Formats: sequence, C-alpha cells, structure tokens
Amino acid sequence: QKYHSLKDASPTNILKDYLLTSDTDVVQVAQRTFAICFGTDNLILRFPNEQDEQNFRRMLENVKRLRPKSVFSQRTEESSASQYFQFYGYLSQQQNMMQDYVRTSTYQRAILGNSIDFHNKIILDVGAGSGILSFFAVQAGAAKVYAIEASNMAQYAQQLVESNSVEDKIFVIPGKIEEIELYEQVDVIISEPMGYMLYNERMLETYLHARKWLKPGGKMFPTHGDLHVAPFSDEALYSEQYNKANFWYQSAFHGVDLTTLHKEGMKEYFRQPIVDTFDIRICMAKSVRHVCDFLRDNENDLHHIDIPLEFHILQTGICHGLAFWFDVEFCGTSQQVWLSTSPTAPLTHWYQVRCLLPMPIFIKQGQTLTGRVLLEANRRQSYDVTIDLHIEGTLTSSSNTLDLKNPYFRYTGAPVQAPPGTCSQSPSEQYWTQLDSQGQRNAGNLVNGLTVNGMTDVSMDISHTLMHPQT
Ligand SMILES: C[S@@+](CC[C@H](N)C(=O)[O-])C[C@H]1O[C@@H](n2cnc3c(N)ncnc32)[C@H](O)[C@@H]1O
Repeated sequence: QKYHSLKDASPTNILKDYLLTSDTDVVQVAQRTFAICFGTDNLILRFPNEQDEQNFRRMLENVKRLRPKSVFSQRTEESSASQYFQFYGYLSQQQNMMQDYVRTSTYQRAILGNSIDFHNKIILDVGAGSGILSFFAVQAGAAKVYAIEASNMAQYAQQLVESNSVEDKIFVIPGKIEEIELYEQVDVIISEPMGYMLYNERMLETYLHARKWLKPGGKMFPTHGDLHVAPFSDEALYSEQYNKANFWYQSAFHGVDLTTLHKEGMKEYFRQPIVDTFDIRICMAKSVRHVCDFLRDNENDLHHIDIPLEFHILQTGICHGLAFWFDVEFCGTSQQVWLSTSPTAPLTHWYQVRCLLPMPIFIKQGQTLTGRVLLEANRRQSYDVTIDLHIEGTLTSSSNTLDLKNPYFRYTGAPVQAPPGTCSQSPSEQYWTQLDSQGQRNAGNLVNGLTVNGMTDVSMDISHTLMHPQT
C-alpha cells in the first residue's frame, strides 16, 4: 500500500512515497494521530477528521491481515497461546521446573559430560525460560548461546545474564522460535520441550522447527524421546472416578432429580487423563515404545501420531486402561545420558499419565491385547487421545477418547503402594521376624558393650517401619 506524505525537506515541501507493509510499525499516539516508522524516517500522521482516521485505520487493518502467519500462530488458538506464555512468565513456574532436581541435574550432567560438543561452539536454546540451560552451555565452554524465549521471562533471563556477567556469551532474544531471525547457523540445539505424556504443550514441534537453524551434522540435546505405553490394572483408581460420576445418579439431590446428566458426568470424568504415580507392578504387560527422533522427524509428523499396540499379557486381571511415561536420551560425543519419567525411576514433575477405559476388560495371561493409541493435535497446544484395545481371537474391545489439555492431577505425595496381592510371604510374620533379628542384634551389641541404650534403637526401627509400611 503506497502512502503519500508531505515531507518537510528544506527549503520547500516535497511529496514523498512510503510503502506501508504488514511489517510497518504503526502506533496511535493521540486522538486521530499515528506514529509510523519507515526505516530511518519517523512520521507523525494527524488526520483532520474522524472519517479520514477511520479510512486509514481500515486500510491499515487490511494491510496487516496480509502478514503471513507463522507456523506457531497457524496451529495455535490465540487464547491458548496467551494463557500459555502468561503461565511461563511467572518466576514461580520456572522455579518449579528448576527445582525438579532430577530434571535439572540430568540436563547439567548431559551438557557438562559432553563439553566437547559445547566447547567454542554456537548453541541455540529453544524456549530458554530463566536461561538455565544456556548457563549450563556456557559452563561447558560454549562460545555463544542464543536464548530464545517467547514469554516475559525473557526479561528476567536477560537480568540473570547481566548479573552473572555473561552478556558477551548469552544473547537473549525475546520472541517465538517460529518468528525470530538468526544470522548464523548453530552447532547444537538445547531445549526442554517435554510435556505430560511427552507431547502435551506441542512444544516438541517448536523444537523440531528450530532445526532450520542447525548446521548439517549438528547435535540435538536431547536427541530422541521414547513414549512408553502399557496396559494396567487399578481397581481403586477406576472406582474412584466411577463413584465421582455417580453423584449425578441421584434422583433426589436437595429434592432435584440429577439423573439425566449422569451419562455426561461419566464422560467428563473419563475424558480426563490421570496424572500421578504408581507401582510398575500394576502393568499387565511389557510396555510398547514409540520413538520420536528429534534429529530426523518433522514437526508435521506430530500432528497425527498413530501408535500400533501389541501386548502379551503377563498376568490375568482386569485392564482398566493404558499407562504412559517417557524417557529422553542425550546422545553426546563423550557419553549418553538418559532422563527417565518411568515409574521405576525417581519421580519428576512429569509424574506418569494414565488413560482409563470407561468399560474395563477382563484378560488372561498368555492372551494378546492389540490396538492403537491415536494422538491428534489440536489448536489448544494439546492432543485428543484415542485409545482402542481388542483381545485377539475374541469379540472383546474397548475404547475411549480423552482430552490431554485437561488432566486430573491426582498425586497426593503419599508413598506408592504395592498393588494388592503381590505379597508371597506373610507380612505379619516378616515383621516379627525382622523385630526378633533386631532384638538379637541389639542384645549382641549389649553383650559386646557396643551399644549403651539398645532399646532406643529398637523403638526407632519400629517407628520407621510403621511410617513406611511397604519398606
Ligand atoms: C518447559 S519450559 C523450559 C524452560 C527452560 N529451558 C528450563 O529448562 O528451565 C519451556 C519454555 O519454552 C518457552 N516456549 C514455548 N514455546 C516457545 C516458542 N514457540 N518460542 C519460544 N519460546 C517458547 C516457554 O515460554 C517456556 O519458558
């Protein structure tokens, strides 16, 4: 759009053309007055009447509408994005991730343990947040780190960079990876883009998108992510959700019949993936592993993720759904490092995720359970998760579709309980046997003159046993 303006060029006024594009910066500075920046020229436009102002405004909107949308904004609802970046703009949220000791220490070890990959290298930190990973890269000897952060946290990251005197190494660039420009290619891309069930938040797509800035042969830290899926049995969890929905089964709640909403209530509860932790022994078969290769997969591959399932059932029981967890691996030149969110590994802030079947299925040891998990990306930076299961050679099938954007956070901090029925010896006898043997030890110590107050030691052991009944 051409725009004519009278420019004050001495000694006489001359007419000059300016090209208004979707990228031109325009701000309204007063009533009917706009400031426009055309490269080195800054113009103040003042319209004589409201009609002219309206016409200019309409023209401006048309021009701005022509701005090509970034990959990020094409795939994201505006309301979702603004809520998302507001969340990450809080120091407390960054702190929450930084204080996940397993997560942060594993990243630091992976980076410092492979300093050969960082020394004198150019690094890109995708979604830098506080900049913690950029600092690790500098600790490993990086020459330069571009720290890209879309939320307001970028300002705090810049403060940390300055107060740690690394302004010559870490360059914080506020903005989205999909929208910023870099003027050089990088040797290594670092990021922590994993959400619940690995894929939630759809930030892995941003991580893969960032590969456009990676030199050929460059490294991705982490290098791949493995999603694990296993059928599980947990009657207590199932009953808990079922009974919550049963609230709507009352025909006289304060004199009101609620039953017409029972079906919808049931659907709503069973659409929520459950986030908490559990004993791996609830899994009825070895997990199926689905790999996302961060060096090779494309962001479009993550719009529709189809995971075929085949489980050989190890224990007879009722299958209440599928359990999910993930691991990522850093494949460095010097060493490989794994970050695991498995129920067998120390707990992280990702916990594990379980998707329930509204209609559980009875299955026997030796049978084969087949099916699929379908993850369909949505514009709310999350996925609709469909699970489909079928017992081979029978007519038994069950399925469910869940909304990963709206999980139920069930973790209470209580220690994980072994699943019922896993004791092969009498726990009561075991307890007394252990006490007896301790008594003998204390008696022995007394005889040997090593312990002055053996009884105190015994009572401490008892209290420990009572507080942690599963140990
Ligand atoms: C899980 S946090 C990790 C923060 C930090 N790297 C760390 O490890 O503590 C992800 C960060 O990426 C940012 N982010 C997400 N999508 C982004 C995008 N498309 N462009 C730039 N930053 C993004 C978020 O605002 C958030 O601060």
